[in-house]
Amino acid sequence: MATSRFTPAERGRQMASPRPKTRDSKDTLCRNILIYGKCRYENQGCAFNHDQNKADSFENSMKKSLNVDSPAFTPAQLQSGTKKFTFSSQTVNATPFTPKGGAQDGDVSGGGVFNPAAIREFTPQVPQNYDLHATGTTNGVTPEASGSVHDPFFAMSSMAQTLPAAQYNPYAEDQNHLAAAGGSYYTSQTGYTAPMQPLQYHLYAPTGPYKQDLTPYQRQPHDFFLREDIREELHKKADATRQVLPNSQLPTVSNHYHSLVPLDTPRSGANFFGNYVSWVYKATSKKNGHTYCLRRLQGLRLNNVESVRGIQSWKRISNGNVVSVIECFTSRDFSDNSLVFIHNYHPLSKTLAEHHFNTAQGSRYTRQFSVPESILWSYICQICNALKAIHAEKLAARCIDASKVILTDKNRVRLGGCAILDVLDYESTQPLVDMQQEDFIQLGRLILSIGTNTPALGSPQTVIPQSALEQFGRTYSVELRERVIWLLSRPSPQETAQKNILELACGLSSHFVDCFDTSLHAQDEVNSNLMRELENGRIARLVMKLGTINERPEFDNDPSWSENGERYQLKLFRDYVFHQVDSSGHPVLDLGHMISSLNKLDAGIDERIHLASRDNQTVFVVSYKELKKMVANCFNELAKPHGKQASRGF
Ligand SMILES: Nc1ncnc2c1ncn2[C@@H]1O[C@H](COP(=O)(O)OP(=O)(O)OP(=O)(O)O)[C@@H](O)[C@H]1O
Repeated sequence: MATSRFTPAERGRQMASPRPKTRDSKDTLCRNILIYGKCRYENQGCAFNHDQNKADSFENSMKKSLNVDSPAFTPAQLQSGTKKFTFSSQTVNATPFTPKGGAQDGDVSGGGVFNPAAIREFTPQVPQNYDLHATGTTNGVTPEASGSVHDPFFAMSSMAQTLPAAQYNPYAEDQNHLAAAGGSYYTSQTGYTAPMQPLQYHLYAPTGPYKQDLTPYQRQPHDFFLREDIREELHKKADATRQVLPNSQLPTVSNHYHSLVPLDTPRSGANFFGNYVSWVYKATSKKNGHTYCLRRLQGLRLNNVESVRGIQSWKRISNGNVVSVIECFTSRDFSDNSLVFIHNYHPLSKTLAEHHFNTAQGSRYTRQFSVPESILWSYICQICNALKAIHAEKLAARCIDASKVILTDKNRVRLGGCAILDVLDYESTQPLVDMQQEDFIQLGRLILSIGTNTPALGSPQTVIPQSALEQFGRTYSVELRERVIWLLSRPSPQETAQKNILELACGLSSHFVDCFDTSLHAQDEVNSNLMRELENGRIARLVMKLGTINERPEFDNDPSWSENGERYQLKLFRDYVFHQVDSSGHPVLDLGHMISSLNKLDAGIDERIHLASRDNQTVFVVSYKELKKMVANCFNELAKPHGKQASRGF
């Protein structure tokens, strides 16, 4: 209960009416006069002053210091003219307030009048040659070339030097962050374009070559971090997912998808979807913030709105080799009639056509490499897996084409563009069995076209010449050739037996085992990478704990808390780990020393180290075990006053 906080005496005081003292009441302007202009109790015993012209009445009331007995709140404008405010001598001597942003110009404080025009407008520094796909270095410029110094391990100072003045802070919880992450949608809402920040992919890259022939106990910085290529690839994928086009001409929002970024280039004439031009964009959903792939078929008016229902069965398919179908809708947001399909987005994926039939094809300088047989078997197995799920749902894929199968990871393929032809051909009377049989033929064509490096063979309009099969047979095993011929064969009208997906799967059993083994190896690798990062997480927490203790300006009203007792030894330990110098006074930036010291601290081993003060006057010999205890004691001391909440996460 709220009243229980007061003592009986206090409660009595609370309950008593806060009457003004009689001595002052005759000088105090009645608040009814102030509020209503008159007081109906004026002649009925009201003790306050009712004469507004009584010149000193206000001054008298204002001169009294404000306290709970103050009779009434007086708005500031009523005081003007009657009371001149004065500042204390201290306030007069105070330095005038200078807004930080304008301080460089000097005219803001100097002029006395704040002039917003005098402050230079903030211009985001967007690097012109920002190339999302640049490898190894940012914008294709090495740190040395850009004039920045490359830190051997962390490269943080080089980053600071190359960054534009207004840094993008991914952790800022303001609109700028949204603008950066949400792109044009938020840009249009806030009118502010967040500066795009190219990632420094070489950041944290350990220097020097990696020695493979080390004995198990000898470890290098490489052993403690995610492998360079994996880290870089993941960064690029994250970067691609967050990429925005601030000044694009695309609609701000289509349905509930915003921040559209095109993923392909326009193609005139017929394509996989007949005469409809298809556009692929990356877009972000307003509903859940996830990124999706938005495929728009331009200038398509649906005759039957029911046809959109054709995707319902597709939504049920969850398979590792099928790009999941999310939804389909018609849209006029692109200033025409468009049909839009939403699929899951797989950053930086390539179509098999882009991957295998490169643009330099046909050039006399390009040597044609045949695709390894194991990769072709892997494609067949993966697409077989996709077809098994699709056929089981009584559907047909109808999109096994080099331009619609996307490569989302190393040798990992997924059928993109599913469900589209089902919506377009909603009223088609072609039996499902025929369409499923067509899937086998499309798969055979795809493998043949990749194996012979002939894109045209993938198209159903092209008749497959015998020479193509012969060429294929010369490069690959008989088994693969036979399998492709089986896939391409059409049962004659007399034959009742149709090809069946389970029959294909059984025929591929030994190759499925290979795929399974490869996938287990990949999983092992992912796990071991995860384990490395797990160890790094422990070190990061330890560094954070030390950071909360070292150089703390004050704790528990003690300004020298961090300099005394155990904290002093921890400060010297910090110097021992991070601030070592060589005989000529140059910093020793030995990542191995830092990691091993922190790991020893984490483990609390018995090894003793020698900690010397900066002036070499004090020396401690302590074990990591003792240091670990000190860290725990000091950190617990810090966490104590605020309860468990304060140390959450450590
Ligand atoms: N689900 C997806 N996630 C991420 N990127 C995708 C996805 N689907 C397609 N892409 C990418 O979009 C780009 C264009 O795809 P699209 O299917 O239009 O290929 P295309 O060769 O342009 O075919 P078309 O002849 O039909 O235009 C390709 O680079 C592809 O990798």
